[in-house]
Amino acid sequence: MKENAILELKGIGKQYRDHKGDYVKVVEDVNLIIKPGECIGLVGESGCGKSTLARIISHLTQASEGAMFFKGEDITHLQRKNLKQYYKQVQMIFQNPLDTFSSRMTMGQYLAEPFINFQRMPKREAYAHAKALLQMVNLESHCMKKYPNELSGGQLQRIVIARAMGIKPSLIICDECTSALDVSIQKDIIELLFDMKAQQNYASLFITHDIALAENICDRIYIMYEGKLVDMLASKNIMAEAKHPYTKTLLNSVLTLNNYTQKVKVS
Ligand SMILES: Nc1ncnc2c1ncn2[C@@H]1O[C@H](COP(=O)(O)OP(=O)(O)OP(=O)(O)O)[C@@H](O)[C@H]1O
Repeated sequence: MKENAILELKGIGKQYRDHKGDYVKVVEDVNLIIKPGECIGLVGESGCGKSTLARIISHLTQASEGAMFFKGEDITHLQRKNLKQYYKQVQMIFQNPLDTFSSRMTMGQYLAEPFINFQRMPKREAYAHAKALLQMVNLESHCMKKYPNELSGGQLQRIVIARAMGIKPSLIICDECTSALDVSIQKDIIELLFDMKAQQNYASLFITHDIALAENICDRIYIMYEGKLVDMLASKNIMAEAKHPYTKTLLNSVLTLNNYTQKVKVS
């Protein structure tokens, strides 16, 4: 375990069987470190294995190879009873907020649940905390009584973030958490995540296919290509740091797009 790492992955791999029954490696030899309070970007094209890695870290799927350490403890194989403890410290925010909710649960129930289950709070107290969380993400208290289908994607994602923050985690995994939302709402959600980070100083793994966004908000960026981490960009001069041809192509496409947008603005 590297000193001061909150999460360390060592040689993580994952293989699935394809339709012919052959094994296919979708994540291969991933070595990654996240330190307390750091925002780490994981960038790569669709299908390169980003979500699989997020699911491995979140214990939603088991790695086929390698080891994971959280705050120095080996968490590669966690038993059910230890998972609960893990989820008190590690929270996930996924792409489509609707997938996170049960259709029969009100927002109040959803927000109060961790206080009742994790902290054994009396119901009344848990609901008071839930209401405070809604305020924290700038939603009105009447949302407490709403069902998921009565709210917009942006409002639901705020509520997912509110619940995650209520647990006061030390690590958040955000898997394309804005890509299902309108562009105008995406910015609000990113700002909300950063307001929360300023208050709670959690570490985060921010998974996106948008390298320009990652460059803006992350301390370091890992580039994933065909299941492997092929580059780690740590400075603000990421163009100079890029070694792998895929990273260079990715960065060039952003620059080309920026130039194009500037040209359109000028003409
Ligand atoms: N349960 C599964 N069984 C078989 N193959 C799978 C399974 N889950 C994912 N895969 C395959 O693993 C590869 C990586 O998928 P993954 O969802 O991790 O990629 P991704 O980088 O997150 O893509 P996207 O950005 O489109 O979500 C893909 O080829 C996918 O088809």
